[in-house]
Amino acid sequence: MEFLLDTIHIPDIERFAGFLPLAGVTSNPTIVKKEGHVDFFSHMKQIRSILPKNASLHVQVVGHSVEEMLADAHTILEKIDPETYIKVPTSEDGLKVIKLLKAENINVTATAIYTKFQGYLAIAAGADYIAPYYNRMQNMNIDAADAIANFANLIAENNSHTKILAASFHNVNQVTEAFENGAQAATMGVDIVEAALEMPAIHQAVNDFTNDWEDIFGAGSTVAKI
Ligand SMILES: O=C[C@H](O)COP(=O)(O)O
Repeated sequence: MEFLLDTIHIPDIERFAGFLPLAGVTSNPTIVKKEGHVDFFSHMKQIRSILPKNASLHVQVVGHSVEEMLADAHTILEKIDPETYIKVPTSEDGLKVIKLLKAENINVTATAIYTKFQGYLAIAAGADYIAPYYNRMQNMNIDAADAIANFANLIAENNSHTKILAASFHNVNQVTEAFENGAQAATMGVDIVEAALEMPAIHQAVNDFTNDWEDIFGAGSTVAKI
């Protein structure tokens, strides 16, 4: 089970890397825009340096043609890290790019997946990860959980190496559903993790335990202090 962060905000990555079993960071041009006009490659290299060694970094191409996307991919690999996962939209041109990058043995994440058909094509093209857009699929009345379950079955039946990196989450229930239906990985905004861990019930339980302990051993006492 891989937990990734869908952000390039370095203070958040540093903070969440401290307590998450962080398996990587994903980005797209919209996420980059949120950060403002950063020095893109040095920013991404800095993220790479914060991440654990075996964690993955996923960076999206923006070219409009096969040639431009390939050039983007090679620039990303050269200027960030040759192990970077190149995110490629699962479109007609994108599928061409995926095939060509895989022929060069480059790590690829097929993104912008809304349908089973796109997912099946990306798996067949040899993508290392496929990124179904959970919340956006649900907004279009597409059953995201069912699509992920089908991707997982197809991957197992074909002994494919592709992993499902579910994305586009707007609540924690969507994340757990994605894992339960066979996603090996999920990328989420820090707001999702925060909301999940800031449940009032968790704080209430901890406060109750503290109060009961302090009733016996006194205010401010801990196990180490008694
Ligand atoms: O790169 C994919 C993102 O996870 C999409 O998320 P979003 O639907 O919140 O824009």
